Amino acid sequence: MFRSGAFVADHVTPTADSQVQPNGVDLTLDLVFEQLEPGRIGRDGKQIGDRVARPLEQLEQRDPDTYYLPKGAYVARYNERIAIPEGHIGFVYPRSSLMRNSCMLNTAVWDAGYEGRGEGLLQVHHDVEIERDARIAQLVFAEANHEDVYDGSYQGENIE
Ligand SMILES: O=c1ccn([C@H]2C[C@H](O)[C@@H](COP(=O)(O)OP(=O)(O)OP(=O)(O)O)O2)c(=O)[nH]1
Repeated sequence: MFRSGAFVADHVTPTADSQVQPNGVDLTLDLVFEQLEPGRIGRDGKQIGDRVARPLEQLEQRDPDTYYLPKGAYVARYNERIAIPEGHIGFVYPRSSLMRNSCMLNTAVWDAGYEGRGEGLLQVHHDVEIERDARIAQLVFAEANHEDVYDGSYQGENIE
């Protein structure tokens, strides 16, 4: 069973009322990164390729808190700290307005026990403007059986 947006909101910090949806909580955009170097996925272990934070628009006539993203693939970091409670699994979907603008967020499984500010693959198939802190995704929780909880290398990522 999928949980209500109000339940999800109890595990997402901070959460404004405007982010709480019937079936989940909207996540907002913090930073956009561009990968510079190849990564590596091994039989044991992995390496994330070097990346650089994409600059926010500097030109005077444009809003300084807006990303102007040309067609390409980026890594987007969310603002919210997410804690996946035991007995649950998380899934992130793109906000439909993002998808309707020819952009997509590709995401992986959010494990029970994970806590952090995670990331998603932002695919831009047509140039787009996205304001920093705009809502770009929605997190939903489903009830799930598991034996262990997440204890991998991304535990506690991007939080002070
Ligand atoms: O789109 C997603 C999906 C998951 N996560 C977070 C939550 C998840 O629990 C954690 C680790 O994901 P996964 O287990 O898929 O990563 P891995 O590559 O297998 O790393 P590890 O070996 O540390 O488990 O990353 C994200 O930030 N973005």
